[in-house]
Amino acid sequence: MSISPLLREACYIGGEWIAADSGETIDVTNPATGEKIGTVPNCGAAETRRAIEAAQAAFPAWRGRTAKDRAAILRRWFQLMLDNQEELARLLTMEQGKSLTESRGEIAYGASFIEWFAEEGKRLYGDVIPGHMADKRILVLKQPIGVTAAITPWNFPNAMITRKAGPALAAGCPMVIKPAAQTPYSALALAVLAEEAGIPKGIIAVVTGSARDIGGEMTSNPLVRKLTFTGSTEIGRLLMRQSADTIKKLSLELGGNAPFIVFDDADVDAAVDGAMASKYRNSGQTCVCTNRLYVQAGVYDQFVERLAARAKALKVGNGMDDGTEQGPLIDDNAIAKVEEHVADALAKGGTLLAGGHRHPLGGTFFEPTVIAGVTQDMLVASEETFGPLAPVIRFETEDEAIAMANDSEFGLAAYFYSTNLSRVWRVAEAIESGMVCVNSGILSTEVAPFGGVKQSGLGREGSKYGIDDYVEMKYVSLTV
Ligand SMILES: NC(=O)C1=CN([C@@H]2O[C@H](COP(=O)(O)OP(=O)(O)OC[C@H]3O[C@@H](n4cnc5c(N)ncnc54)[C@H](OP(=O)(O)O)[C@@H]3O)[C@@H](O)[C@H]2O)C=CC1
Ligand SMILES: O=C(O)CCCC(=O)O
Repeated sequence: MSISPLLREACYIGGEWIAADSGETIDVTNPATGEKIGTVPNCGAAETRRAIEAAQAAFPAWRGRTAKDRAAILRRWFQLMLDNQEELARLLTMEQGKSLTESRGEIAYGASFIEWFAEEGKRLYGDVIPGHMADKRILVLKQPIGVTAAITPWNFPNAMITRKAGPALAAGCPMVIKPAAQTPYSALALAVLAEEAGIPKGIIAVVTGSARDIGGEMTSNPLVRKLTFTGSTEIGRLLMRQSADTIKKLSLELGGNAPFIVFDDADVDAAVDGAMASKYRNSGQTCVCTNRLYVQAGVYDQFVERLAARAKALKVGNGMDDGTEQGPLIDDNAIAKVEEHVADALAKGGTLLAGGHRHPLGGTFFEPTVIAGVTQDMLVASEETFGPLAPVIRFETEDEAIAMANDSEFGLAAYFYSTNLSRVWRVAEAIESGMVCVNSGILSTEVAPFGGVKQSGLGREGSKYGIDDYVEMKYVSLTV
């Protein structure tokens, strides 16, 4: 008997559910138990090429429909996600590990991008520009870019797909998707619902298998006009290089190293709430998760004491169990990275206030951790931990905090707490990041532009800006 009616062990290419040409499969395991959930096809370049060709064949008809018509279909897809929220959430928790509460939240968040862009597609307005000569009229059209490809990570197996597919499909573009190896079922379940919603064959495809082969085809195939990727900076760089020969438009949502600054004038309890939400969301495995905390000397002691007490009280367990607040990490590499950062911080003089070890549950469970007395020379200050470790650094002045926050090659999200309005403006303007969150620990929403500066990436997802990456602007010069 199938674990879920939405669980598919086949790829969705050209509107058909298929096995790999080779017949080979890859196992998918539950990170909370280590048990095998099932398999998915181990596809490669040939299957990806067929998905791209089917997308290209389906493109003219999809582009030719009215935006309102496409929106009606996307709206059905959105509604099906909500109707199946519980099933999708259970599948997500099973393959990814996060608590069911977080998974339900991710499904609602993921669905919101489809609803949002179904509407935005209707508002892809062009321009009429006054001519530079008496007989000239200048028109600007926005047209779908063509076949798009998406490579998505395991930490948000639903929302990182919908945030890309929503604007692509709304603008009139097909999309071929390669989900992460650890979390393919959430992606395939989205394809099941896309088919049910009436998205035409070829307009959406999900190909599982070898990252190198699928990614190689996506980046080298000239039919693909745009590649969108969320994942590590290292792979983002590689994909950018690989896309150079065919000059693809790129959206890259890469690593972060989010600072979280608490000034003396902050509401300390609110700051602790925000730090908990931002740091331990998805067990710290989010690119916008707080990575390093800077706390001003006047509130430092009370902040670290309260944060450590809250971290110790977090309930760690299987995401499927009632009351679980923190699930397992995704795999052994993730655990090794957290252990390396903890060991480095403690060796260089940090003080362990909470956690610091693998959790007694075993497997890839790790204790929610707080380390005080952290300094800028420790690994946690410069590298993304991607785990449940909160390193706290003391500072004296605003300038010092800004300088330390900006001392990073990354610039995705930043958080700070202050009740001084002038400071709020000053610091928000001075921080080098694509997103700044003031007096809260959560900033993600479909209505705002999500993305980074520096080596955190290119482009913006969500909001009215998120559809721009899926269109080409065409200038038409009209002589009257
Ligand atoms: N910005 C973010 O949201 C994320 C950041 N990260 C950061 O990256 C670190 C490592 O995580 P990891 O999962 O290894 O991230 P990766 O960047 O390796 O994986 C993200 C996606 O890229 C795919 N991929 C990997 N190698 C290639 C390739 N050569 N060509 C094409 N696609 C490829 C993966 O496929 P497959 O799964 O099949 O290998 C997956 O679908 C994390 O610890 C974290 O710091 C990770 C995930 C998300
Ligand atoms: O890239 C990520 O880590 C997922 C982003 C989650 C969010 O939208 O908040």
